[in-house]
Amino acid sequence: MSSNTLFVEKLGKQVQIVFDSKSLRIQSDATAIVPRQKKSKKSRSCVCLPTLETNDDPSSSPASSSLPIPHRNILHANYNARTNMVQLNTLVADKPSDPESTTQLFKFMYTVRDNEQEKATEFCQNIMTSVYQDLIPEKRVLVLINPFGGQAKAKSIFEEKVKPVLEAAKCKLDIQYTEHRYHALEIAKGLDIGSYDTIVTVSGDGLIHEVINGFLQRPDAREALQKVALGLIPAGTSNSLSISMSGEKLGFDPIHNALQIIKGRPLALDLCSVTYEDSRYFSFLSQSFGIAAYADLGTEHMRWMGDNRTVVGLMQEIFSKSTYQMEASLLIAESDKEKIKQNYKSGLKSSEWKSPAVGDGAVLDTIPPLSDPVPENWTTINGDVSIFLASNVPLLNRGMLSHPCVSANDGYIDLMLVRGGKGIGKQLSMFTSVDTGKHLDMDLVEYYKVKAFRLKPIIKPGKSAYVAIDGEHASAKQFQVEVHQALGSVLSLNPTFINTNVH
Ligand SMILES: Nc1ncnc2c1ncn2[C@@H]1O[C@H](COP(=O)(O)OP(=O)(O)OP(=O)(O)O)[C@@H](O)[C@H]1O
Repeated sequence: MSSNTLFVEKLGKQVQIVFDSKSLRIQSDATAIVPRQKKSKKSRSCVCLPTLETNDDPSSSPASSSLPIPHRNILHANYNARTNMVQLNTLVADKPSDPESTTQLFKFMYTVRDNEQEKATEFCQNIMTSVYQDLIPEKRVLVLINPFGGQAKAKSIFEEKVKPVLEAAKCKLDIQYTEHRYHALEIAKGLDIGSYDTIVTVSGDGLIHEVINGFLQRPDAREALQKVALGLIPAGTSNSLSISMSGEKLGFDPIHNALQIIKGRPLALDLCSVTYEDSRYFSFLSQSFGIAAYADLGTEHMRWMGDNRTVVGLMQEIFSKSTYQMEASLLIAESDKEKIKQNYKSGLKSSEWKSPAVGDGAVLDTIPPLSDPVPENWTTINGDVSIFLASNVPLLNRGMLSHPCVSANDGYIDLMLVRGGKGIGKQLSMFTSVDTGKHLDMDLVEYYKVKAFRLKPIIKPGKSAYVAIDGEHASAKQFQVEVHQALGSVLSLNPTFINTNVH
C-alpha cells in the first residue's frame, strides 16, 4: 500500500494525516491535546501527543514528523458528514520503544476541507480495511463483570479503563453484572451464539472457568466454542491465563487486554475434561494435588495478602514436611525433560496461528470410563508426593513459572511431579527457582507431557487432602482427566503463550 495523505484543518490551521502500510502519522497538529484518563473525579490533567519532531511544513517528508501510530493501535477511523469531521481513535504508547509499554486512548478530530468530503470518506474506509483486514471490526461483545472479583475492583477497571477503549473501537457492548455463583455459567449455557462475536469476562479465573463450562454443557458445545471466542479483562488476583498470554506486566494491564479483544485473533486452547464417579466438567488451567493444592485452597483465610498467600501456604507445607499419598496412572506422551524442552523451543520457532478444532455437538471422552481398569499402556505411580501439579498454562501465578514447556494447543497436559521425602532444603531451592522455570533442571522435579491421567487421593488418618481444579476446591475422591486439543479459544494478539526462555 502506498502512503495516503489527507489534508484537514484544526482551529484554522492545516494538519496533514499520513497513512501507510505500517502506521498513521499526524503532522503539524501542535494542539493534539487530549484529556488523560481520569485518576480521580477531581483531577483532569492533559497530555500532549508524543512527537518525534514538530514540523510546521505540511508538504515536508512524513518521516520527519509526529510519532507513528502502528496499525495495531488504530481502533477506528470515521468521516462524519453531519459534522464534516474525521475522527481517528487510537492507542498511543507512553514509551514507544518499549514493546511492553502502557498505552493511552487518544481521539483526534479534524475538519475536512471543502470539496474533500469524498476523499475523507475513502481515506477512513481505507484505514479501517487495512487495520482490521480479516478481523471483525466493531465487534458485538457480551461483557460479564463479577462485581466482587479481584477485591471488588472489576467494576471500576471496566468502567474507567476498558469501556472507553471498546467504545472508541465502536464495539457494541452488552454489559451484565454476575449476581451469584454460576451466573456466568448459566449465561454462557443459554447464550444466543449468533448475537455475539465474543464473551468477555472482567474477573479472575473463576468466571472464565464458568463460561467455558457453560458452553460445554450446551448440546452445541463445539459450535458455541468456535463461534464466540473468549475475551479476557484481568480483574482477579492471579489471572493465570492472562499472564500466560501476555506476561506478568501486560497480563494485568486492562488497556492491553481491551486491545486484545478488539484486534486479537482466536488463539486455540487445549481444554481438559475432569470426570468423577458422579460428575464431569471442564478445566482450562490446572489440576493439583499435594502441597500446591493446599497453598491454593488451605489459605483462603489469607486472601487479604493477594497472591502472596500461596507462597506463605507453600512455606508452611515445606517446613512441616507435608506429603500426600496417592495412586496415579498416566498416559504419558513424553517423559524425557530434554526432549520436552527441545520440542517446546522448536514449536515456538515455527509458531503459526492454529485454528480452534472444528466439529459439532457435545465433547466426548476417548479414554475408558473411570469404572474400567486402568489401560495397560498407562504408567502407574503409587506413594507419597509433595507436588502433583498438571497444567495447561505456563504461569499459574505471578512468579510461578511452574510449567515452562506448556504450549497453548499442543494437545498435551504438562505434569510437574515431586515425590515425597525430598527434604526441606531441596524443596526450598526448587521454589526459589520456579520464577524462572529453572526448577525443571533439578533432579527432584519430574516433568511429563501426558494425554490423560487418573488420580486417587489416599487420605491419611487425621489429615486433610486437597484437590484443586482451576484453583478451586474439588472433591478429594478418585477422578480422571483427558485433554481435548484446541477445543477452546481466547482472543489474543500473539499466536502462542509467552516465550518462557527455556534453555
Ligand atoms: N455476584 C456474585 N456473588 C457471589 N459470587 C460471585 C458473584 N459473581 C461471581 N461470583 C463467583 O466468584 C467466584 C470468583 O470469581 P473471580 O474468579 O472473578 O474472582 P477472584 O476470585 O477474585 O479471582 P481469582 O480466582 O483470580 O482470585 C466465581 O467462581 C464466581 O462464581
